[in-house]
Amino acid sequence: MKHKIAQVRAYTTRGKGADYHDQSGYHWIDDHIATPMSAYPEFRQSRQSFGINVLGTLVVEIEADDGTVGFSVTTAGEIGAWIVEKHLARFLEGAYVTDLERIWDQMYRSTLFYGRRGVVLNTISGVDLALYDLLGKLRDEPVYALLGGPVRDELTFYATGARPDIAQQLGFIGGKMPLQHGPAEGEEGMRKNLEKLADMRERVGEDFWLMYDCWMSLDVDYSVRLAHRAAEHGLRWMEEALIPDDYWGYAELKRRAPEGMLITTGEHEATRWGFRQLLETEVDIIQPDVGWCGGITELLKISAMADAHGTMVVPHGSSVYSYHFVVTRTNSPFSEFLMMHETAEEIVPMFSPLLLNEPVPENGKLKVPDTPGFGVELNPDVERIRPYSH
Ligand SMILES: C[C@H](O)[C@H](O)[C@@H](O)[C@@H](O)C(=O)O
Ligand SMILES: [Mg+2]
Repeated sequence: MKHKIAQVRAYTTRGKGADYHDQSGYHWIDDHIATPMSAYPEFRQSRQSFGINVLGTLVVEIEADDGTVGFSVTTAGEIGAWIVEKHLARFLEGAYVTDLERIWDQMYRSTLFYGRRGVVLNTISGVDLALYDLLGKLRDEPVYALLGGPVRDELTFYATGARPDIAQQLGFIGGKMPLQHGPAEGEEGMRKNLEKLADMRERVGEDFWLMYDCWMSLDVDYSVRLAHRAAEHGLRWMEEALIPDDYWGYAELKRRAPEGMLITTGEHEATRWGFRQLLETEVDIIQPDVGWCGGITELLKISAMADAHGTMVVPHGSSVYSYHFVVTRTNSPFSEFLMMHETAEEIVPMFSPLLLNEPVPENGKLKVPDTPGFGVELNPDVERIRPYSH
């Protein structure tokens, strides 16, 4: 039976959740990490100081005409809630739940005059993911089954966090550390970046993958110098070295990088058009975040284009939303797990405490659960508000 959408609702939550940079107290994810704002000394020590956590979490709920509710969480907070309630809901209510392509196209086209990327695309992604969750629940199937079914039995993970040595003990295939010092910290910062890598290499041995996440903080010249010196310590990949708009810089960095070192980027890129441009730079791995790039509907297109280009897709974070996708694609051979424990020493679900039943890797592996939709529920103990309604 074909179901129609009865109502769309948008909520916000604060603290942790899908806005995983919104942590309180000490957390490695906010401890002197190089960013584009590191050019300004007063914003170097903490990313929260320049507002990395201003958005908060957006929860999108979509209810079908039989009362079944699908939902998703992403980073978009109150702005996203306004966009859903005041603008996008009109393209959903009364439509068939299966009208994924038309709904996506109308959301994208109607927001072009103020959207294209960033928080608008995060919001469109949230709506798309909630629709997939709803469709899975209505059909009593996991989302991966809607996407064509799994191509492997379980996912393999690398870990992102301050302690690759602990990630190794926990069974991950590699550890990606945040780069802490940018070009404005000069030769001393460069030395500290290299010392940290050398120390970690010492702890994990030769074969374990070590990567540096540069979070848009470098320029081409610094990246090339860092890459060549880091190659001596077996750096496996250099991630998001440049600002996302510098496609020409990525092409140059790829040309000048040491042989064998992977150049990766894309977590702040969105839509098939953005990724088409990124693929032309010849970077080795693209890293769309399914909660930010346009949702599953758009990631399918991005992934097919990357596959034809011979480029791997290793989605950024996004927990269950990327797990259900990665398990269905051969050109997504492994997944990221973001260590949300404050010192990156223990496994904590990425969107904790917002979701119930959020699966986590055990010994670096995960069999994606076959519960309907994305297989998670909202934790009723987390306070949420509905700031707007239509
Ligand atoms: C660790 C990084 O600075 C970011 O916080 C993280 O979101 C990211 O870039 C990643 O690749 O996981
Ligand atoms: Mg990254």
